Amino acid sequence: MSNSKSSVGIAVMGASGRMGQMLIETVDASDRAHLVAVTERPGHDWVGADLGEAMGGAASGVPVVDDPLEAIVKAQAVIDFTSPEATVAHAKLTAQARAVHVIGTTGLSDADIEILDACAHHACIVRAGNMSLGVNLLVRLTQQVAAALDADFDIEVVEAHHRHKVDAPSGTALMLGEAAARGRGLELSDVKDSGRDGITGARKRGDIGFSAIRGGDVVGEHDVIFAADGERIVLRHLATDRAIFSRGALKAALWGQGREPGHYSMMSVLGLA
Ligand SMILES: NC(=O)C1=CN([C@@H]2O[C@H](COP(=O)(O)OP(=O)(O)OC[C@H]3O[C@@H](n4cnc5c(N)ncnc54)[C@H](O)[C@@H]3O)[C@@H](O)[C@H]2O)C=CC1
Ligand SMILES: O=C(O)C1=N[C@H](C(=O)O)C[C@H](O)C1
Repeated sequence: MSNSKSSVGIAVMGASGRMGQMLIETVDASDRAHLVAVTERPGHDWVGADLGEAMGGAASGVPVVDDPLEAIVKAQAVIDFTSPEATVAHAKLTAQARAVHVIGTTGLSDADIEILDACAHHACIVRAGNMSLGVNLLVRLTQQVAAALDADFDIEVVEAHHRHKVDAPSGTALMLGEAAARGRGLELSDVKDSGRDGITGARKRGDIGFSAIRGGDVVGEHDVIFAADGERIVLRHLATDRAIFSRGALKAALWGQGREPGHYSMMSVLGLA
């Protein structure tokens, strides 16, 4: 853990979560950042405990708190992989504190995103449904392939995740679908077809379809299928380790330091914009 003058102080929201724990490990291993605060939701077992002890190790001196403001005022960057409701509440506070807010939370509604847009007038927000280099590159490739092919190629996005995931389609699947629509000069909302069940009728030409599989401990798998008569192109990303997401999030937190307020994506952070 680094704590030098140039090291960036990070608050991790949702410390006990799958991503929360991975983020804490990533920050601890970094020589460019250090952990200053962590939160959990009110009523969670970890609240009031020492973080190190709650994680089953030695005392770390960092208490788990349930007041987000208490954490945010200590931090230069806040990393947030929690729930839509919590993330929107946190954004109002990071905007006031002018802290960089890195948001990995998925399942945000259009209304939630409008609030984040407003908060981004005051602070730097970096938000992406997937923080990995591989997926962001796949987003770029998906747009290029979609632009090169006409609607004789049906586009389907298929994703698989662990049994605990609460939102569908995944944030990544939506990023890929948006990229495919963009490649065709369309808005995803005009061509999105998800949740097929029953007598759906034949597939509509030009639609972009979504299917979600949930089970076991799958970290995250995404296929973008371009299916025509006689041939198919499949672009695929397989995540096998959540560290790809936490490393991306930390990179975004560092990238955001001194950055103008705005609502940025990982494309900017990774130089793919
Ligand atoms: N953008 C990306 O690269 C990735 C995004 N995600 C997204 O991150 C989110 C979290 O995923 P997981 O870690 O798997 O879920 P999880 O359920 O394991 O963790 C969420 C944590 O947030 C905590 N939490 C909820 N409300 C809170 C509040 N008000 N204050 C503080 N903590 C609060 C929960 O108690 C829980 O510990 C999901 O939306 C998921 O889709 C997950 C992986 C990668
Ligand atoms: O919930 C998850 O686990 C993941 N969520 C993100 C998503 O919704 O795409 C990113 C990754 O696939 C893991």
